[in-house]
Amino acid sequence: MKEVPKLPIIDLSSPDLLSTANSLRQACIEYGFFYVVNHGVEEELTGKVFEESNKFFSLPLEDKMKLFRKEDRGYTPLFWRDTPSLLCSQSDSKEIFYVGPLEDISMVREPQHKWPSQEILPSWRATMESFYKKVFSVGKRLLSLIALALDLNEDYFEKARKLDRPTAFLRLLRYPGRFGDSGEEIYGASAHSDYGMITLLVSNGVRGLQVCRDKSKEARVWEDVVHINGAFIVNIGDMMERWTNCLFRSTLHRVMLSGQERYSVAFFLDPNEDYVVQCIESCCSESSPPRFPPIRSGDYLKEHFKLTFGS
Ligand SMILES: O=C(O)CCC(=O)C(=O)O
Ligand SMILES: [Fe+2]
Repeated sequence: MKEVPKLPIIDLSSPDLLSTANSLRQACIEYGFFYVVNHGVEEELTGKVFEESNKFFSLPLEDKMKLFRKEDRGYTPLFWRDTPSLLCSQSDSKEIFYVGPLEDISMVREPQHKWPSQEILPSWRATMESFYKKVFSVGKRLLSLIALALDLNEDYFEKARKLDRPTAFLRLLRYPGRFGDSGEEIYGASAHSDYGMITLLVSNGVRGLQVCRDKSKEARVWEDVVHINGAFIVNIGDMMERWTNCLFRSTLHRVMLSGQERYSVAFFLDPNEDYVVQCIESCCSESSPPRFPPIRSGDYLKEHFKLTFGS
């Protein structure tokens, strides 16, 4: 039997922006998780990203560790405790490579890029840079639709220095196909919601991603996110939930290991570090005042990190 996707599908090729914005609004209020189709990023390029990702993760651990993560760039090995998970009691079974902002966001120093060596992976850097830029522009299109969906000007998120030095980065992920021998329940990614504004995700089609639509209920109900070829899966992060006074929801999700090797790429898009996030006007009223004080985006992200990891 063919599985039917349960999450809403947003079609970016529709010329009717207002109706797309309306569908997006519903999707963000009801689910915080949706598919985006006809986004303009060629499947060929996405395929190339997975190919390059596979080549990198197949290198000997020793070579990968030479690019060990510093800030938002580089490699972290399996079971590295670095998941934005509020609930994980143990580490996740996944390897990660972070491609940080292409341009430096601090403006104080040059970006400290970490790229695999040209001799070993000659097409890596060009592939990742091209994908980064394309997904970034899809992210910006989504944010302009989100602005319309919130009765704001289309350029609300682009203007006022919210996105000229954004904290945008790619996270390449590989979940192993084999389970450990310990008998313990090991997750690919344990239950979490993303910290920031929005996340765009694409996978190689191997199942495993699940969402819990109601995080307030004690008994968690997990639903599989069915793969749609070529679609991005987009989710609202905690910062956007706060910015919209909880009108939009950031949804808990996790990745289960399926016995098959899963590759995915997540693109996290957050505003400039020094942008002050405060309740959007159309999301509060006298009867529904702002629930959170204004906060600098960079401080918010740091605070979240501390809450999760205690440092
Ligand atoms: O790999 C996936 O499908 C999900 C990854 C994820 O949720 C994350 O990196 O925050
Ligand atoms: Fe996530």
